[in-house]
Amino acid sequence: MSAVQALKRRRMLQRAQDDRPQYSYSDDEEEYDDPSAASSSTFVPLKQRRLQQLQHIQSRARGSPSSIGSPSKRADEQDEEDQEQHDRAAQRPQRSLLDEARILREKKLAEEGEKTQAEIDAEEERKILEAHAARRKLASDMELAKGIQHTEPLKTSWTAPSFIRSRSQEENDKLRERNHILADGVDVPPVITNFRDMKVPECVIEYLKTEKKIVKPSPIQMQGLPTAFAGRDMIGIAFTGSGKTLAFSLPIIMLATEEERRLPFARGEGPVGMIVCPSRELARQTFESIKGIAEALVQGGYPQIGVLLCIGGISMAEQHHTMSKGFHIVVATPGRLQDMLTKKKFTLDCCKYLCLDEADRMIDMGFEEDVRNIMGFFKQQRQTLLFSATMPKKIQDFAEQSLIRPVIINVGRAGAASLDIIQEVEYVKQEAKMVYLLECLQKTAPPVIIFSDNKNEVDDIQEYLLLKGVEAVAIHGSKTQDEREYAIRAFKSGQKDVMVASGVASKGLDFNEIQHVINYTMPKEIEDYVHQIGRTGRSGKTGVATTFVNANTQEQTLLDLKYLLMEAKQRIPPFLAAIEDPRMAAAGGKVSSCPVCGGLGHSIRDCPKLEDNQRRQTAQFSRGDDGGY
Ligand SMILES: Nc1ncnc2c1ncn2[C@@H]1O[C@H](COP(=O)(O)OP(=O)(O)OP(=O)(O)O)[C@@H](O)[C@H]1O
Repeated sequence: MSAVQALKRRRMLQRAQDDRPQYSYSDDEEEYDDPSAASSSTFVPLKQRRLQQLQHIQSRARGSPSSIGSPSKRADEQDEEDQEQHDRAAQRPQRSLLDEARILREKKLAEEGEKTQAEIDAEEERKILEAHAARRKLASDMELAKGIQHTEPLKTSWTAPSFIRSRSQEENDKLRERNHILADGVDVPPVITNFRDMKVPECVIEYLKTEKKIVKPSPIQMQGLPTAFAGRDMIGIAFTGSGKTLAFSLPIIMLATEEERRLPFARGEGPVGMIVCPSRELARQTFESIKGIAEALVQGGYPQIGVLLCIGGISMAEQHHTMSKGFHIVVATPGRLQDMLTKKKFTLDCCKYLCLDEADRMIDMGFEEDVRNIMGFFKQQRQTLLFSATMPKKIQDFAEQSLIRPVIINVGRAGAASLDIIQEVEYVKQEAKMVYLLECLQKTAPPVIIFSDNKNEVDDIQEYLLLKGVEAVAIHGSKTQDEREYAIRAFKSGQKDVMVASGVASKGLDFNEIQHVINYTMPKEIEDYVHQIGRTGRSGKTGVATTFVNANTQEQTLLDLKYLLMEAKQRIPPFLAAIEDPRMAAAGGKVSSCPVCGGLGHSIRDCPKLEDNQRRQTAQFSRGDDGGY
């Protein structure tokens, strides 16, 4: 290109540039402005600036309305408009896109169903609960597959004495009220306040009185025993140490005795009833309690009934010996029981009574599948009983799905602590716990149980106590069966003053008159706390529970604890009293319990049990803690 051509081209480009409209970009408004509104920083070519100046001078000289750069608008009008736009922008609320999206979503939801935030929350919680309950349905696969549906409860020969049958509804209600019993269901059998009127054999009444110091049925027994004797399916919910074991053991023993009397069991026959427990220790304890009553019956001239303990860790020879004679009752943990049934060691062809003790815990521990399979081995209609100290809604749902016209018996709120326990909560720094523990042991005489949820900590505490001359045993999931049994025996017999235990040992075990329970660590789930402190304050006696909390304890757990103390009318330490419940204002000053775990300090959305279930199942299986083999 020649120099002349280059010059021409530059001029052409310059002209094209001069003719192009000028735009400015404003950060505030995110829009392109008309040149008339150009800011001082806007570039305006010389040619155009001269033209604008000329127009301006001419218009001033004529005094006619004109504007610079815009034929239609005056400068002051433009200024006003700019100011207005600026004001509008300033007035616009400063919201993030997320806020905007949420507001739009809420607006849409509100338009659809005119729902308030509280209604939306309630709906969400209901969905979580439904999903939770559906996942935990317990009906046996075989029953579901065959579509077996029984509509009537099992018939038994037991009836209440006529003077009790003739009681009016009001009289029964009054008795229930007096004993704090809530009973729900169709045709609920009457409350019976003494064993004699329940037609319990005299030798058993005598045995309970002399050997067990039991003279009068506890509330759960007053309503539970007549219900079970009448053949009704039931759900029993009562606080720890309230005598649930007798409420399901006595009916199975009476059923077995009646069957044996009618037609003696031959070799290989049986069982007629089964009790399934979540842990070996609990199964053994129930087994021993049944054996005691069975012995008393033999002493009283009744036939001998065979009881089989079906748990892992015991010799098959012992089991074979019982089975070789024909047996009536099986007390089992789910894993070993399923194994025996699968291997056809015995059948459930004539079994008509099934009790799931600590049913809720069994499901939590991952035994749901085993329990479902076990139910599939039943060949005829059975009576089903579920017992637990805590009873979340999922079990009520199960009742609707799998039990026949069940009677739901509640003594106290599900998940509430026993009122016979003095609960003390103390703030103890992590590093000061061990030393303070020694001081704390002075509060009462032995026996004392110390709980920690960490097995290494259990070992450390035992070691420390032994060094300090305290007679202590330890029990946790990594101990062998022999070690566990030795520890329980030594502690129960009074040889050892202190038992240090992980949660495994806490649930359902009945030790004699524990004076003091120390929770070295506050359990994350309030349900575990209730079970742990429930090792004391049993069968109407008072006990003390001390719980250490500190900065490591989650606020939600502390809130659960605070409500539980308030419910049981216990002293609330100032640091707990100071914790406020964020839900309180929205709930109008009254909060309801979590339908999954019964905790009062959180909603189902924040339930630690839901998030912990999976973890706990995996951990327990890998440790082989409970129930299995
Ligand atoms: N009617 C009664 N009167 C007095 N003591 C009783 C009565 N029934 C049972 N007991 C005693 O109370 C103690 C606790 O009973 P049990 O183990 O059945 O309680 P539980 O409700 O199953 O407790 P947990 O939920 O902790 O398993 C036992 O030592 C038992 O002998």
